[in-house]
Amino acid sequence: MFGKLDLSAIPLSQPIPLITSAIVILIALGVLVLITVKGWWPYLWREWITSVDHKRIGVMYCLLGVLMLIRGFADAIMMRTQQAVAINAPGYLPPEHYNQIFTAHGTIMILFGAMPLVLGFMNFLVPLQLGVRDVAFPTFNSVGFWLTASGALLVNLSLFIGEFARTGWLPYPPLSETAYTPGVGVDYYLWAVQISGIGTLITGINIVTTVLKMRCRGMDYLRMPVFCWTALASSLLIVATFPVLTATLAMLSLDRYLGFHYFTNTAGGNPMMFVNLVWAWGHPEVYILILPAFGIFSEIFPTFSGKPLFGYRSMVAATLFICIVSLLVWLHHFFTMGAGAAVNTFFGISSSIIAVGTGVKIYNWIFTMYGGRVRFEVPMLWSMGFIFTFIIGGLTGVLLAVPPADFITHNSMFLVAHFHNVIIGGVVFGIFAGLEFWFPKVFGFRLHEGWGKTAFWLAFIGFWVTFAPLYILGLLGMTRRLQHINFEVWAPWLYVSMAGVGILILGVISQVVQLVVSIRNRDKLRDVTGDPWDGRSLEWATPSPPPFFNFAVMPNVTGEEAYWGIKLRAVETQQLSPEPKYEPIEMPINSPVGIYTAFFTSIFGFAMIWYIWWLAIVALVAAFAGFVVFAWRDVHEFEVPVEEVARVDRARRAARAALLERLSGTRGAS
Ligand code: HEA
Ligand code: HEM
Ligand SMILES: [Cu+2]
Repeated sequence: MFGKLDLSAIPLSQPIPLITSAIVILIALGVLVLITVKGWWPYLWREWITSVDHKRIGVMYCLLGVLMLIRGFADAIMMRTQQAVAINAPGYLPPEHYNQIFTAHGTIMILFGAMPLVLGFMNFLVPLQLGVRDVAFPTFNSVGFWLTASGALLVNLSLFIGEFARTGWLPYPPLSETAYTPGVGVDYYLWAVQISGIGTLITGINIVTTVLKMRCRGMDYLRMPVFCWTALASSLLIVATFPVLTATLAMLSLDRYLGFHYFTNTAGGNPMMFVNLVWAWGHPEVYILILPAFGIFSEIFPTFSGKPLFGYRSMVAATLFICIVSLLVWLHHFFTMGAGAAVNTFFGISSSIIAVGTGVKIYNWIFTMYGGRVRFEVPMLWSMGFIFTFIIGGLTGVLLAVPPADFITHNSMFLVAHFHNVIIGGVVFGIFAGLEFWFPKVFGFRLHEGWGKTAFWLAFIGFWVTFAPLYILGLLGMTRRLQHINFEVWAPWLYVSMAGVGILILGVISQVVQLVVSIRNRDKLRDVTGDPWDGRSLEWATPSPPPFFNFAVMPNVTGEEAYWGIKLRAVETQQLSPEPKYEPIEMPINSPVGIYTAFFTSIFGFAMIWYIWWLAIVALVAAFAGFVVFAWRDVHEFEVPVEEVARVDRARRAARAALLERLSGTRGAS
């Protein structure tokens, strides 16, 4: 009846997962009770859960991402502590638990932390920056988000019921085959990643279509903000490579569930096929994350330097160059697995060439600051911290791309240091820069500056204290994924690294304090103009927060930096453009299709993991039927009356007039 599921799945004999589970369940119950007591359900259901508004979906993606970053950080603290106390001793984590932790940490951080944040930024920003009212497929967008949330739910469920994979964040066969990992851990991985992967693909399709088909009048390709270009490049990579991941995991599932032999040496299978296929997705995946982060920096540097971006066209070219070349380097992850000198040379050179595209970008950002009136506000601090940190992480990447050097550093702590260096210094710093920068746009008030700066400096210093020792450890011969350590010489560096995590914890706390302090002082920090940073792209032309229809009248763009042009003209002529003729607007209505489909795919995934076949069939049919029934609508739009459009836009114009006065006073028409 319940397949493999019985009471032994609950980790009663393991205090750490048991206590963590209890705490998480209590917090979750507390939140649910609070929402119920306060009577917030109807509001949440109407305005968020069933919303098809790209801004709301973007915010929910970011919320999911931040929660998962904290979850992944908890894993990181446990690993660093274990490696500092398990020197010639067993430490406090049994080996099989440690293996689950690094697997969960890697999977969660990349697929459920960084990915949702990046997708959230793309969702929120792309339509606003292109001057349109939503993405191409708003209802589908909601399905994409909820499928990602469904995957995240399954990964976290493995903490309470059963176990997670112990294979590393990419489950290489033969270890991941049933013969060597018989439990449900790998199955949790497979279904969680499979379901969320489909969600990601949906968002990728949506963004590509939006950018190609939905730009406002005058928004030519070469007038789009660089963020939109990076979102396009990243989404093209999603569309090209996520199906490869889906196919690869489906093949591994067939091996595990039906005894196929795709990746076993018996009966003609080949584990190297998995390694090739998974990296054909896995390598582009890290560029899917970094490209939008590059886009965020490309918005922030010009804004806080008071200058247009240096080399706009070379930035676009470099983005597309990185997008294409990143598809041709996957083999650098397994130089040591016997490809031969000629093949290794090809992939070594193609990997190093990426440094050229990245270098172009770095020089462009530096030249943007050069000669500008640089304002060292919080988003700018994260961006400058990024340049310093990322260059070093990138350069160690180029070292790894030299096959003979990689034979020494492969799978060592040097590698672990490299990728945290680029992921934290690039993607995570980019996310924090973006959160600080666009927070006032989303919520209508700024974040507290003092706490923001404190958080930045703690994160920056904490990062280096945690990860610089790992480079040294790598060169001293320490390999990755060690549950305990037998060499005393490594001990001092492991202690330093653990102290670094202590600093990072303070950084995370400062970030939380910043949020709380800002919410309490929101009236003082309120942004009434919609343009708190003196921005340059169209999202700053809307009020903060933007109305659900974004623009009362669709903008007409006449050059690069669309909003900067509008502002310049207004300051020069000392007046806003005359009031337009308002018309009613058609907007898509909300739909429960996303949450409904995801609810049943979660049950489906759970049933597959535990071999509860009848439930899997019922849930799959329900998910599909629900998707068809709810997505199939006769009426899918409603009309916003012209009075409402006019009322919202007149309020915006009044705030603009005040802004115009301020701008003319401070800098004339410069
Ligand atoms: C956001 C994520 C991200 C980014 C941006 C990068 C960027 C790069 N990575 Fe990294 N990498 C990872 C995430 C990332 N990597 C992960 C997660 C792994 C490990 C996965 C695992 O095994 O679990 C990994 C592993 C990895 C390997 C495998 C090593 C091994 O397993 O033994 C290699 C080898 O070639 C490599 C190379 C590179 C290179 C050449 C770049 C380049 O793109 C860097 C380019 C940037 C610069 C060089 C700096 C700026 C440039 C200049 C200032 C111009 C001047 C410089 C020169 C001319 C050199 N990476
Ligand atoms: C915030 C601070 C972080 C710390 C202290 C940290 C620490 C660690 C540690 C100790 C490991 C295991 C190293 C080993 O193999 O022995 C690890 C692995 C890993 N981390 Fe992090 N990490 C952090 C953030 C991140 C982030 C933000 C990401 C990605 C977005 C990430 C992605 C990964 C990946 C992919 C692995 C490899 C997992 C595997 O071996 O399968 N980490 N990290
Ligand atoms: Cu790679």
